[in-house]
Amino acid sequence: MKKVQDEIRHWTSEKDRLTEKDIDNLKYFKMVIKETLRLHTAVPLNRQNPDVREGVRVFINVWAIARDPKVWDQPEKFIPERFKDSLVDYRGQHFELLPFGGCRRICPGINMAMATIEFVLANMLHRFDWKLSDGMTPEELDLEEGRGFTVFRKSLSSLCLSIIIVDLELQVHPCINHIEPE
Ligand code: HEM
Repeated sequence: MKKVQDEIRHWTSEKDRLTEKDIDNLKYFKMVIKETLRLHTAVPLNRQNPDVREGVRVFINVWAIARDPKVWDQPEKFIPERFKDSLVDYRGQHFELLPFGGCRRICPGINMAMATIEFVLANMLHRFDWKLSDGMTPEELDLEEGRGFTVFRKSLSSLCLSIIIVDLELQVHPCINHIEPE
């Protein structure tokens, strides 16, 4: 978290927010997003056109591919650095990483999704410091996923974050917000 926030705050050209141009400089931030898309694939089974035989439906388990130890070193671990100096991308050309699918059924919203995720997340990390509530360790955070056509967080009950708003001079104020699950 600190590493990615340091990078974001280093490259912020305007005082209070990142512009789309700043985001081009965020190399580590982009690796973090790629690793998140790998480890938490939102659409685990992709459809393919029924080219194989009429009446046959083919699904590709991209969730399993993204965790295949033959392809990924320590696949269950969140290691953004694995994408450093790697050409592997999520735009359907590299079959080991298909969070947006590929071929004719590739997600047509990929550019909109990535522009939104990058812009919103970078600015949230720029303006807020995020930490777990007192006494909670990262290991205790329940990241188990529910299964469906799309993946979702199975339990929100363990999510309890403290947010610290950082002012324009990047001085940290005491915690002023506390989000509790409903
Ligand atoms: C992180 C965000 C997103 C992810 C991970 C994602 C992922 C995917 C995947 C994997 C597919 C293929 C599903 C399949 O094989 O059946 C797909 C299809 C599709 N996506 Fe996305 N998507 C995202 C955001 C968006 C957005 C923002 C839009 C529209 C503005 C969009 C519109 C569509 C449409 C229309 C299809 C169906 C394409 C077809 O059936 O040929 N998606 N998406």
